[in-house]
Amino acid sequence: MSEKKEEEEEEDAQVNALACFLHDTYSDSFRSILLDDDPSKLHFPLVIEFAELMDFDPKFAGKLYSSPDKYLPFLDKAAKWVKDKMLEKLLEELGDLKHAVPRKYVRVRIDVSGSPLEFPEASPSIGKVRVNHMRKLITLKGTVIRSGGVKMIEYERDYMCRKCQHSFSVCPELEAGNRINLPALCPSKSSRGCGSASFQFIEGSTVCRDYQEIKIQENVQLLGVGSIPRSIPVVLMDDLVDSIKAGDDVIITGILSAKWSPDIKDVRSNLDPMLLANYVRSTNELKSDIDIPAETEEEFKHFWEKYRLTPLKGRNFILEGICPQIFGLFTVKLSVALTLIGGVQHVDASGTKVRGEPHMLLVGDPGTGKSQFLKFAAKLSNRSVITTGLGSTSAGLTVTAVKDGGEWMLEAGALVLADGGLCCIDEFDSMREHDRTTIHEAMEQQTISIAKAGLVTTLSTRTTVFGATNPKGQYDPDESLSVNTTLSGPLLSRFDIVLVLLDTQNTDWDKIVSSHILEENFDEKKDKTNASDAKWMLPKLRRYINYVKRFKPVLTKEAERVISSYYQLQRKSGTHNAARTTVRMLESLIRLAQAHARLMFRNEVKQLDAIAAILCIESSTTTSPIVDTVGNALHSNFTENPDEECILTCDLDSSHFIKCMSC
Ligand SMILES: Nc1ncnc2c1ncn2[C@@H]1O[C@H](COP(=O)(O)OP(=O)(O)OP(=O)(O)O)[C@@H](O)[C@H]1O
Ligand SMILES: [Zn+2]
Repeated sequence: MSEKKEEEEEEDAQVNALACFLHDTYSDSFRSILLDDDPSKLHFPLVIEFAELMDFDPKFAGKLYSSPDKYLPFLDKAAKWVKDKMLEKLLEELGDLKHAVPRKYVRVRIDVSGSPLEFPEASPSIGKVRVNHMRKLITLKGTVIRSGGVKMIEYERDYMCRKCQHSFSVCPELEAGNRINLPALCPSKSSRGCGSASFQFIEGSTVCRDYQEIKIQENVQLLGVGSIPRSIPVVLMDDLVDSIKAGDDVIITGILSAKWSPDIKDVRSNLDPMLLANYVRSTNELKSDIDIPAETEEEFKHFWEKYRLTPLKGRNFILEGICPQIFGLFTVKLSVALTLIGGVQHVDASGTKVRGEPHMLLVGDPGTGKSQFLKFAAKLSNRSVITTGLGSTSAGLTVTAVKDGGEWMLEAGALVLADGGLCCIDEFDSMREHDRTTIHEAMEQQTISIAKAGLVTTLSTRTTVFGATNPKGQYDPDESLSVNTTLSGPLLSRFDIVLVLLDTQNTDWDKIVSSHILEENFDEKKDKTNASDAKWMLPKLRRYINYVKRFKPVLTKEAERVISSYYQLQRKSGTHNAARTTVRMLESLIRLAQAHARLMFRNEVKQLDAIAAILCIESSTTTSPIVDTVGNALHSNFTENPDEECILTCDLDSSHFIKCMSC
């Protein structure tokens, strides 16, 4: 028997065995495909677990990993066979399929979760993809930074040999820019072959498929400091098209291929790796989630047991772990904690979603510690992007349309890539004009709608923005923030907290800071591991912030009373703060008070939380009767006994606060 015959017989036997496996393991999935009455669908994914296939036939699973081009079609063939068989059975059972739409294409999708294909050699990071992964079934993790438009490509054409009438199909070479190349000689399998090179296209035989190109980049969080995040183009087809968008975190299993770089005069073409996607998993919901072990939970409960009588002392102990290398700046550390913890997102009476994520801006002279806070806050978040107002990619802060290989693609900016996390923006005022308009929607509605070059989409930016900027020249306390920062009023009003760090001459302060810095350097060798009074280190702070975010604190009556009275007080006062006293300020107060309740490990917002929120808002106005005269957060320091000193008699009706020591 000829070798070809043998090979065909072997293939048939393999397809039959796979058909039994698919039928026995996935008959429910087939049934739901056959009963799916969505007439717009042409391609139906059948997701199978690689681990189950390995249990059924380890040898075939190994071949599928190393030569997916050859063996994936076996699974599609087997799936088609089972689908047709089950259709016959269903027709007997149901009489007729009311919504019988042609289920021409069932695509087998391979889910590698829980299988050896999750190991590094089969799931390399994007930067570690090498030639030895070529044409193999590999899995890559990353964030979608670019997404192209949805197109249709001619995926199959049939031709007939003019000499021996043998008909055959040809497919485009994705690697050669989807060009369809005809074979040099007639591919007929008859023993001698006719050797003709003249073929005729069979009219009406073209099969088109939906096609989309995206680009994914490895998650900067997983890289060492200084390493450049690598990216790779990915081809999506059929039901995978438009299943993900820029900013999404994805895990993609596919065949590693390569495509020729675009022809550029006098530039040598080379092969750029490309992944032909077989299966896409979006991991967005896990974006900012980390699991907290039970013993850590116990540790936090025990901590607050210890500070039950002096809760503010407990809180300040936690705050001292924020940016420990920076001395003092109590208001800044409190504001950073509240900004990272955030409030509870809710829908208001009019059905509008009110964001839970606060935004914070530091306006300060050079050398006042702004960048240190940005970097520390980024390390405290599970998902963060650090950039400057100009943005670290051509997409800037929001999103832009770029031409890639002649094609228009949407490129995600920092706010989209930081979706679900924190976006730290240094030199905030250096933002481009384009971003200055789109950032308003991104920060308030937490979406960015874009319609460019035929690409129309809405991207999500549930991102906390932490900005830093120097004042324009010498800070003038008599001028508004807008004048001092060249940031528009509407943009400033999106920030829940705006703190001013003025490096005013203050000899006492300079003395304290300099001795602290010297002491810090001197203490490098001092053993700080004495558990009882050692500040919380960064990992513990991260776990704490993640843990308390689960609380959904509700406002108590007295908290509501304090907030609404303060709000009315502000509305009545003739100061220029009245301009900032909008409903947006009310939402900020609620957000920050909820964040403070979470910081205090509580599920209800008490008067104390409302006051802490007011302290942060008041610190945001450059002159305030509650905080020190110039509203200079640089000189706000931790008090010795916050609980005793926090004496507050809110005589709100007499329209003023009696001095509130810094609680
Ligand atoms: N209160 C402080 N305690 C200890 N160190 C401080 C304090 N304020 C500033 N520093 C030190 O001053 C240096 C400058 O800090 P940083 O670079 O964050 O300033 P910056 O405000 O970002 O300056 P620029 O606006 O120029 O970027 C850092 O090494 C920081 O540790
Ligand atoms: Zn021929």
